[in-house]
Amino acid sequence: MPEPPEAGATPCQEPEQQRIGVFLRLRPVPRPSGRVVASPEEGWVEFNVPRDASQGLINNSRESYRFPFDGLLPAEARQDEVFERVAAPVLLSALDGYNGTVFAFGQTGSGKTFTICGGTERYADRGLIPRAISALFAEAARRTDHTYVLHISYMEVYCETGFDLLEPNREVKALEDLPKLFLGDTNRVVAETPLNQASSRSHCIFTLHIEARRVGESVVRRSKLHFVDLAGSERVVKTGLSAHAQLKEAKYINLSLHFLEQVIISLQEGRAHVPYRNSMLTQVLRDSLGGNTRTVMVAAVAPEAAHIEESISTCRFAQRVAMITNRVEVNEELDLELLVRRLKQENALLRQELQLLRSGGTVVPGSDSTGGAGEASAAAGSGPEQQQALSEAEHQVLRRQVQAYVEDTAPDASLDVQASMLFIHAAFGLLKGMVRGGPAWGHQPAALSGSSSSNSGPEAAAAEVRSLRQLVQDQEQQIGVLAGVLRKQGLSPDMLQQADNHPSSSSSSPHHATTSATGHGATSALAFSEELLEDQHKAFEYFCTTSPAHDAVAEHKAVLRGKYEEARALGARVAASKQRIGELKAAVERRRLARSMAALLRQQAGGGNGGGEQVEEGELQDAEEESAKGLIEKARPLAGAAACASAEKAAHREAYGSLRGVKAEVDGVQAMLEQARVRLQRDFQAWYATMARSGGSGSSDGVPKHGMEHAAAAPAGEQQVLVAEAAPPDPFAGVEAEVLSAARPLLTGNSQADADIVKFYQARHALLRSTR
Ligand SMILES: Nc1ncnc2c1ncn2[C@@H]1O[C@H](COP(=O)(O)OP(=O)(O)OP(=O)(O)O)[C@@H](O)[C@H]1O
Repeated sequence: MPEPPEAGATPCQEPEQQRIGVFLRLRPVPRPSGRVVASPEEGWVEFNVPRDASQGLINNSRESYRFPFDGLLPAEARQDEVFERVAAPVLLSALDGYNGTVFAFGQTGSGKTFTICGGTERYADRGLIPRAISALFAEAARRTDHTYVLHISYMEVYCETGFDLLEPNREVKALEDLPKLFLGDTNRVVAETPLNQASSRSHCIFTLHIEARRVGESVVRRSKLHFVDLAGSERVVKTGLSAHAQLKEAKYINLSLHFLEQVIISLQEGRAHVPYRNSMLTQVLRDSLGGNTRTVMVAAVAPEAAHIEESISTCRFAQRVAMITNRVEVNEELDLELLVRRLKQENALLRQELQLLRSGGTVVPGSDSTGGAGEASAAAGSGPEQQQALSEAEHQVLRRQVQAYVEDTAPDASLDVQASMLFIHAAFGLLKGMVRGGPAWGHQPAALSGSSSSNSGPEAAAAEVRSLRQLVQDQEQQIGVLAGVLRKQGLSPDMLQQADNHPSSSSSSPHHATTSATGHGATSALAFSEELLEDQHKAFEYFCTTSPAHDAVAEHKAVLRGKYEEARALGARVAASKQRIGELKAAVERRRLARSMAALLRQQAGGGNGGGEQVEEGELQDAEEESAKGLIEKARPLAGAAACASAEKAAHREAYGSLRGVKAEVDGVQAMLEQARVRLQRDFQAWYATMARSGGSGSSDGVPKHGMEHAAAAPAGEQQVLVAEAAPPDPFAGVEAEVLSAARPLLTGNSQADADIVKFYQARHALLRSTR
């Protein structure tokens, strides 16, 4: 598979032919079928299907199907590995201006959503989208010579209608909130829409729109990066749904996936017409399939015997997709607005220079002048060509301009005084006064007399006070960021430490037990006995030693502690680099002034005093000569200091970017921690109620049967309600496990719908039995 260009490298300008990359991801399943064999090293998967004897003696059906892939992600592949292999190269190219698409295809329950968005139970389960956002922040902070503008959209296509999943009244207003959205809240966002029941029967497209500019250039690179979670590919044929709405929905899913397949077949066969316009999905993905986009597909497969047929069909689809070639090129254009602004600035400067040259250094650029240079002239109310000295008002305005220039820490700050030697000399005089400082520097040019005494000691002291105040403000800001992180969680790292053994902070819960259980696999210090049920705290303590939800709580807390430490270290780095930048800037400014002064003194010594008078070499007084030399020495390390300052700025920006990223991650983990706590509470209450009702015989050994293990996809609340309330008979009793999906089917709470679901699985069971 062709590699994307190295991060940050100048992208090639020529369009490049690039095949769509296809990866296979196997979902971990309780009973993987021995008929599915995979080689992650060689990148293939093989399905062995014995001939069906019922088809008679002459039976040419194949027994073995092997499919090669660009990469095979086995069941044990971690989410970070999947991100590195599948999405990271596409993301880096997108930052360089190439469009990118990552889409997941496969049957329901095969792990598409887990791959694209991630799981909500563990921090490590974050999917490609939250990881892409974090990586994008980190990479943008690293590329200090670029500025990036990012827009996002999140669309759901359901029954050929698009829904905006990020409508303005959602909580997600800052970019930092995005990782949180996909860590803990993704399902909530989907669940809160009117399409609750439809979340897995719709296509979801999350898009990052990236705009990149290199500092100082007028070229802008715009790219789009899509993450697509397609609807389950098998629903229509297999489900046999009957309700009108469900049929309609099934028809649309079927149709849009059918049209997607048509597009892929047309591209694969090189047909002249590719039917992109047939469905909303293919229109949105037009560029990703056969257009200007680096595209990667993840074929998701659940390697269970019951799903072999679907898995083969998913792999066949992937083989077709792998034959499509896209023509990718960097999306680069001139930013005309920026260019015009820059040219106008240059033009104005050139005009000023021209007028200055033409006038022999005494003409004021009146209407041609664009900047603040006219301010001093306006203050005087007359052109300085008639003047021999600056008026008091002109001088005051000039002082303000010089002051602003000195205080402006931007490296490209400029001092736009009147293009008149009178003003230029007066400005130099002011600068000289500021550098030398103190009452000893009282000799001002005649034009400035009587107005420069305040340049001395008190002014320097005031500047010092200002810079210190700025430093304090910056530090306070950093402290504020960290304090904000802690306050938002209502916790401090110390509190976290203390709370380690308390899975909930709610006072109504029996969480005050001080168990030190670390996992449900750990040997419990407490054996189960009926007496345990008499004390809720002890019962909770016991429950924790067996509960995966408690493991999740402990894991989130450990992650949080690590993140707090990281944030604390980053905060210290940010504050230190900010302080160093302040010091370097002050040094650069002092040296810049010293250099200006040295130039002025040299100019005077060399004969050009601006007034046209010639000064003989020897006329420069010893003191001034010495002072010029001293100033030159002072100014010599200017380039070094400026380089240090910009390196320090880059380090500061990177540390600050990372701090913001960590803060966003802390928010996300906190949300997951809350979810896990709530789940633990509900699990416990359900178990406790059951045990109390049965007098401790609710389970032969008292070991809680954690429902989550069977129905990981269900919202926590729903599962608990099922367990806690009437402990109803298993509606799927008698239906073979293999007939049920890998994730046990969920009931909706709607009796009619639930009855239909149960009937469907019973019918499937009967059908499979009859065909065996
Ligand atoms: N690699 C994996 N590791 C652990 N759990 C997984 C993995 N892949 C999927 N799961 C779990 O399997 C269940 C189904 O996965 P998921 O919802 O991602 O399937 P899907 O293909 O998106 O289904 P649908 O088409 O219905 O949306 C979820 O509970 C998910 O957490």
